Amino acid sequence: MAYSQLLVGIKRNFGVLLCAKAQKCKINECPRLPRRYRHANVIKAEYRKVTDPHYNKGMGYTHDERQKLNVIGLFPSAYRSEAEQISAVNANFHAQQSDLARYLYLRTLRSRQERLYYRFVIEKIEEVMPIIYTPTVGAVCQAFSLIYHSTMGLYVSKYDKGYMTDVLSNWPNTDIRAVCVTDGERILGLGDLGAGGMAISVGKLDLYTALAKVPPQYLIPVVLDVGTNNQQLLSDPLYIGVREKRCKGKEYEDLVQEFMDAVVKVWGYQTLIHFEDFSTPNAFKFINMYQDKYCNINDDIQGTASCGLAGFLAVEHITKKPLKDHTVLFVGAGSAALGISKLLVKELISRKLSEEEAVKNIYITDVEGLITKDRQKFDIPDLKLFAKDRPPVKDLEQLVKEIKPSILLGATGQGGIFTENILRIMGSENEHPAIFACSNPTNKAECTAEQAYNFTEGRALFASGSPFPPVVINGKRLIPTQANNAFAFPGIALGVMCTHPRTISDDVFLVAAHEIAKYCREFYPNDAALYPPIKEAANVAFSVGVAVAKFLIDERKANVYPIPTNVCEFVQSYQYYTERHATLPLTWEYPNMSAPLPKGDDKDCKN
Ligand SMILES: NC(=O)C1=CN([C@@H]2O[C@H](COP(=O)(O)OP(=O)(O)OC[C@H]3O[C@@H](n4cnc5c(N)ncnc54)[C@H](O)[C@@H]3O)[C@@H](O)[C@H]2O)C=CC1
Ligand SMILES: CC(=O)C(=O)O
Ligand SMILES: [Mg+2]
Repeated sequence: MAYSQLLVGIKRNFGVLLCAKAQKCKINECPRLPRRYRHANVIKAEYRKVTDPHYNKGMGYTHDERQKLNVIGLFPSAYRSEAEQISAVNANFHAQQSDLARYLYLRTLRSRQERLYYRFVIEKIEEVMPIIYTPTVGAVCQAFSLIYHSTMGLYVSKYDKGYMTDVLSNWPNTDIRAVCVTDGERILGLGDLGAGGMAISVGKLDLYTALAKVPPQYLIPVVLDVGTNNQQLLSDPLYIGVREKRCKGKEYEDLVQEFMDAVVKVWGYQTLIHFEDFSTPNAFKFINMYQDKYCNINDDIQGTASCGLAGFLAVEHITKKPLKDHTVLFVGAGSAALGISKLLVKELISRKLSEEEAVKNIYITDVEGLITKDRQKFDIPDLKLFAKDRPPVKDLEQLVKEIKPSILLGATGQGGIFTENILRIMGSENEHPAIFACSNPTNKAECTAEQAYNFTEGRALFASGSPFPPVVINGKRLIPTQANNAFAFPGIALGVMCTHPRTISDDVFLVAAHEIAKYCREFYPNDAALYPPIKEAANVAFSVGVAVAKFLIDERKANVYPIPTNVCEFVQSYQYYTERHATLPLTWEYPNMSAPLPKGDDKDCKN
């Protein structure tokens, strides 16, 4: 051996020794050791980290990085900057033949390169939201057993009774700060979809990150699988859930209770528990049981309430008529309609009306007709407040003729029940009739944007739960906005998650409603829109997050120390920025996620 080669060998071995000492690892695990001498398990572990979706840059690893990470040859030789990767994703997204295919494409991207996925979703939110959220997510929940390809979240079943803390502890991330849980019983307006409800939990949490920029590693979608009463699923050989009728009564309540306690035990009392798409009686039962005990929200009741009230505040602003003078007809007496009506009453009471005065002009119907005092039974006790002392009316058109509402809000899950006649009556009685067709997905909307505008000569103030395209009437382009709780829950979650309150009171939802309405007024100073456009939804979520955090801090409900002097900056420091987060350092240490982030393209935070 030549003398020089010997020197190189000694130098390398000495280097390996020093490096192994510094890294506190065994010599055959040392990254300085040539790859062929290193332990196979170490090489596999390294490769797993490089391709871990949380860090993976795919073809975005430079040659230098590939060399340092020992992955040369494991990616194609071309390098693609993140911008180039986004273009490639965009091309692929549009090349897919159907919305379901676009959804699946995005899921596989998410399971390969999380950061690229969120960057794409954030940049193209208007195109992507109808895919990862309503309406496509509804079709995904329906086809979930067929298209199931990877875990996506945690499945906690009735068979885990007694072991839920163990099941929750199986999730690989330990620092969990919000859980979105569904039992799949009322998925959008599509009914009982059992374990297929996983996609709705995933979709909601995707919006936490895409809109409110909550770091995705803090979030976990959950299905509480207690069976299903959907006969089609029960007889589907591919069904992925518990193939039994739903458990109910005490057995069901005990399961939910164990789940709540397990969340607190495994991830802490400050973990936000977001209830999604439970059946209305259960949704109200749990919010009444848990609101003062756990840090939880029911999105369908409370998130929708913020969003609905924000729309009504916009109606008040546009029509220049105080809310107390509007006659509001809620069609549907479920989580959504009741949640909004209760928050509307709270708002009116805050304006010095008595409860009796506040409910005077609020009417609610369900499938049986107008809710009146002579009802024998109220499935949901909260409904009693709105019962009218007058003869019942079953026919919706008749009722609209009689009470002449200025605001008509549908949340029934029954597509098309706002008929031409009903819409024409609304148009003849009001200069600007407000029509909210809140039901999801699109085919469940009570009317389309086109119908609402056509039958009111374009004068309607219209918003819908799922998106509708613009409508042209007499040469005027009318752009419908979206009355969806997506304007509320991401920001509320952000404000809550960075301030750690023990519980969440109804006032928080009032704060959120006013913030959304304020944003809309500022965005459309001279225009007649009920909500901001979706491209503004991330800014709305940030404003709501800051307002909620400020409120919780001012009310001494926050558990943060020291108390932040600039709440805007404080909230921002919690957020996820794809360009700043989750790059793999070139040593084999995981990055410290709580370390301060480098400064980026921050919002102007003048408190
Ligand atoms: N846009 C949004 O942000 C949200 C929309 N929703 C949508 O609202 C719809 C309803 O969901 P939930 O409030 O949970 O209610 P639900 O599904 O528990 O109840 C529906 C209500 O509508 C009533 N109803 C059914 N047919 C009717 C008819 N022909 N006339 C009058 N009332 C009728 C039922 O009696 C019941 O009171 C779903 O489509 C859901 O997707 C729910 C939450 C938020
Ligand atoms: C938007 C929503 O939460 C629902 O339709 O259930
Ligand atoms: Mg929902």
